[in-house]
Amino acid sequence: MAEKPRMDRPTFTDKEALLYHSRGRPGKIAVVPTKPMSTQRDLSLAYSPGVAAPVLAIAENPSLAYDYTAKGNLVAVITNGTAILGLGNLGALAAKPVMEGKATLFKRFADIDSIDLEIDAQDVEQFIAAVRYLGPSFGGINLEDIKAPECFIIEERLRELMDIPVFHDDQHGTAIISAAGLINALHLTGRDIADTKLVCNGAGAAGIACLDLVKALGFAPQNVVLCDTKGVVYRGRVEGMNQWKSAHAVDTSARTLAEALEGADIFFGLSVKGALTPDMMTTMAANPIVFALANPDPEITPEDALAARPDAIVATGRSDYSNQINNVLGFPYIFRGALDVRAKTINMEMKIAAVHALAELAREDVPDEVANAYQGARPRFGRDYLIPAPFDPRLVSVVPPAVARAAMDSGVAQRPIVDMNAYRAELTARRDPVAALMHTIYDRVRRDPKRVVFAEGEEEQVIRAALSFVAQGLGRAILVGREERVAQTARSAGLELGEMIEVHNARLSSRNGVYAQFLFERLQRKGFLFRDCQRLINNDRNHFAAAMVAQGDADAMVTGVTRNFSTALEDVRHVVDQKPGHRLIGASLVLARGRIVVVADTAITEMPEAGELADIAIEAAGLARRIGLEPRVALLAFSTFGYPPGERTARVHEAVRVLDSRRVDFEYEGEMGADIALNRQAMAAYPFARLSDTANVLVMPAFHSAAISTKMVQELGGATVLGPLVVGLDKAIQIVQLGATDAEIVNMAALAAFGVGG
Ligand SMILES: NC(=O)C1=CN([C@@H]2O[C@H](COP(=O)(O)OP(=O)(O)OC[C@H]3O[C@@H](n4cnc5c(N)ncnc54)[C@H](OP(=O)(O)O)[C@@H]3O)[C@@H](O)[C@H]2O)C=CC1
Ligand SMILES: CC(=O)C(=O)O
Ligand SMILES: [Mg+2]
Repeated sequence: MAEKPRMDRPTFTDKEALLYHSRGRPGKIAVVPTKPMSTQRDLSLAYSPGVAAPVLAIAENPSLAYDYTAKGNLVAVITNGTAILGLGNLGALAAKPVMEGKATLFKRFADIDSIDLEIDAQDVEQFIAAVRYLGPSFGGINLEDIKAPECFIIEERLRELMDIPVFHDDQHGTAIISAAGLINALHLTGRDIADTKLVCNGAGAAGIACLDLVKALGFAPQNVVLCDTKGVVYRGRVEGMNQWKSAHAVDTSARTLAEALEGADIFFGLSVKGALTPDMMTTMAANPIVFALANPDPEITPEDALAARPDAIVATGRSDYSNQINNVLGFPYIFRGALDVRAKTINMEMKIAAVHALAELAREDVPDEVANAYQGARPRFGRDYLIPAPFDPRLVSVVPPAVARAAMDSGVAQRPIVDMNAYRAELTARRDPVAALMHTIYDRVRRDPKRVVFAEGEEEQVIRAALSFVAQGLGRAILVGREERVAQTARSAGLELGEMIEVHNARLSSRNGVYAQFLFERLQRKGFLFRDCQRLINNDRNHFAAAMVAQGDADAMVTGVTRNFSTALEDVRHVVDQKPGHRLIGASLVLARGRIVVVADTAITEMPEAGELADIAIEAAGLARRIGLEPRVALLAFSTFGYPPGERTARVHEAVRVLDSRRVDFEYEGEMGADIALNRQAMAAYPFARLSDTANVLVMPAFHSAAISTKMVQELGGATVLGPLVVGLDKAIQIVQLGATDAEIVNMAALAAFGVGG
């Protein structure tokens, strides 16, 4: 018999889940050293005797622990396993897969190192005693899956006893995400928070904290009803009560969940699988909001909920349905913000800041880069997209700054952030090495905005890119295309073209005649008649757009989405020459392990001769300087300084001599292997080599080796490759890769506007 998938959705089986955990090294985490440990010297530095120096420094000044140890970026995920998800009290050991999972999520989403600690102590005092002395090891404590009411006492006491943030994620993380989703659901259904009625099923860690937070946000206490295994928590009830439930008790005649739900607007489920039946939903108000958040299986499945009430907005805690309301959207980013300002605690102000940051992010347009995280389906704010999805890469640059700012404003930040923009850029860089470089380039373009023509203006991703270009303050955008087509594509994508976007129809343009004449003057001796030139301007957007730039009607151009690189370049070359005294090359920027390396020629000259290689080196060095690198050029070959010899190598060797004769103003060396060029230790074997450090510009012996190696590092090494960039053209024109995303097009437009090509 086939194994039954979990729930009714065939996403994975229990067997697959077990295999996932057991395959390779069992479990989900391992510890990775951050310092070299390969020589006797490394050993002496890392351990005895070298380690004594930081020991003594920290003993004298404890805050130096943040400089000399991993403390500042290390969070412990601690549990006793008394409320593992919605599975109940299964003990500390059984909780380990969940806690390893949380530790992994800290790393994956916010680059926080995390370790799970399962404490086999169900007694409150024993548990507190086991945790309270761990403060020196960590920057923060994430308590997890500890049942109520013990969790409230544990968290409160540990917050008093420890001088680092202590945060019970099932309480506050859940409350923050639920509240963000709720704000958006209220917004969509046009409800006023002051008179909306909410019923919460589950009066444990998550339920109580959610109610505390929604009341802090404006829900009226009499409109909020709490239920648990005994039914409604009404005023005067004695059975199964505690002080935390009492705080939310209301005067009501309702005694069961079904009764409480009559006329209610919202159901919050923080209890167990199946606690809400379709029948109970029938009496809820119009457009009911149902957050069935029990894990792993919700109080009601979205299928059943929508069958009972097609007008419902439904969310669960699961990743295999839309609207995943799960604290994974919160804890990585809340801790990131808190750690980065060395917050003493995580207070209500920080939580509310996270709520609003998350709610607002869901209402923003979703760029391509993010759409990829949603497996291609571009979500738009609405009933099925109330809240960002966990893989939304914007989260890390949006939520931590909001949390950090709130910590600073509420006086709990011990190391305030001085430059919030730089902090945001740093966060963005954590997720994407391209981002840091692009941040600088965007900044420069913003200071000197440009008019950029997007040649393929009828394509949806190009329209998105143009809008994003304008929205980011980079300048004006010109879309080349038929007005009605552009408008129709924009409309069906839900995009609004603003005033900063011009649409130019090549055929109807008043400049059409001027461009055709200009082109004719260039091409008349190359076999083109006037009417050929007229046709090229009328019908070919690359020719028209390039003519706009050539004639000064635009500052820069970007193309390539619908045509391959060489065809697009050929079109452009009909209209624009190379810069006098320069060579046209293709150069790619390879970003990996914190390094940026320029690789050339990745697009134009197939098998360069020595003089041509020297030209390529000069152009590539110029590009490096423009993006802020002091060039150290390595001319690469399969051999290093003459060994082993070969005809191809001789050409590279000769190129170095040519550079010698040209007295260039940058460091260069060759011929050498890529390992020598990029590895300091390997280069040390050649003490006569004239590079002061590892190379940041690699001149490849031929086009094919350049193209192959950049693609290989991208696929095998996880490097990010930007380009090829066109370097050495007389005008600012760049060509993206076929089918580029809107984010890639904006990057290229910004690079063109910045003048990366020289
Ligand atoms: N989506 C998300 O991000 C998150 C979801 N959760 C989910 O919320 C649930 C509760 O977690 P947590 O608060 O940590 O656990 P707790 O053990 O602290 O609390 C559980 C609560 O649920 C109540 N309960 C249990 N069964 C029922 C039932 N049939 N009807 C009504 N109430 C019931 C209990 O009632 P009583 O007090 O009477 O025992 C108790 O109040 C879990 O399913 C968990 O997975 C939690 C955190 C995050
Ligand atoms: C998501 C989570 O923390 C829970 O269900 O307990
Ligand atoms: Mg939990």
